[in-house]
Amino acid sequence: MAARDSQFPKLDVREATKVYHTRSGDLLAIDRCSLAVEEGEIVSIVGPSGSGKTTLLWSMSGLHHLTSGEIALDGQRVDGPHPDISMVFQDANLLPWRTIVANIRFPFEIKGAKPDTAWIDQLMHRVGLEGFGQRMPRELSGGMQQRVALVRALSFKPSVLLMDEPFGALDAFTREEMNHLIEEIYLDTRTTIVLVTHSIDEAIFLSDRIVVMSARPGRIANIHRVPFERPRSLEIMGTKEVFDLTHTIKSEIVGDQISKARNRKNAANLSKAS
Ligand SMILES: Nc1ncnc2c1ncn2[C@@H]1O[C@H](COP(=O)(O)OP(=O)(O)OP(=O)(O)O)[C@@H](O)[C@H]1O
Repeated sequence: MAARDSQFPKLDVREATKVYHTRSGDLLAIDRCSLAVEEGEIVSIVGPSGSGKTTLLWSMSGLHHLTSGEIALDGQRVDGPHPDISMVFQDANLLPWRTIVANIRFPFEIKGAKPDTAWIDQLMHRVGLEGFGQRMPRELSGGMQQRVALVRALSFKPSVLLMDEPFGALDAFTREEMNHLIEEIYLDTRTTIVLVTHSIDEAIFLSDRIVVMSARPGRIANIHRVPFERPRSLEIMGTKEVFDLTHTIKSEIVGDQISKARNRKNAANLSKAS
């Protein structure tokens, strides 16, 4: 990890706007979103379906070019995939014909870089995959495959880890296990993490702050701070604070969806009437 100038946020999203040019016209997916993620923070992004969460996250990774606005890492503009930013997706995306270890090494082969095998072994141990390196992906459960994806993402020692609905396809128990694992890895490495999730519980359990997006066009509607110390135990999920926060976030998401749907219906009725 490169030395950094702490006068800048770790990841700075400034007025990020993205228009997709589609056959049926231009679609404003995110509109002037600004967010400063500090070093060592875990930030979750929640919001209605189609509110631009993935678009915002992919823009942070440099995989999507913004229409206007910019993303900066340690004060430096991000214009494309960056070695200090790694991503984990909902699908582990493992090559089925390669062993687990060969999958983890694959991005290094593409880049012509030398993997730090001791670090990879340490990560494999950390996520409970010690001894599984020579297995094929089909021999691993969905949760184990996501652990491999996590090792692959962390093998580069990124300073920012972006996760797009990483545990969305897993059952509730495995998901909880993965949330604990993410927290443990975070406490070991203090990697800055930005996570898109549909689960408010997951967002509360993991995050320092939760960003709520409005229905399309996606704007940052609110940002909530989660006040619990780490490591967090599942017991916090039964507290009144969590109940109230969950209720507030749900109301923000659902209320916004309903009011935008109502506006669309009224606009359609008006245009029919005229
Ligand atoms: N490559 C693309 N081309 C055209 N439109 C796109 C593209 N990717 C996303 N969109 C549109 O942009 C809007 C935001 O999509 P995005 O996937 O970022 O939202 P999201 O909040 O992550 O949605 P979900 O929660 O359903 O995954 C949606 O209306 C979507 O259809």
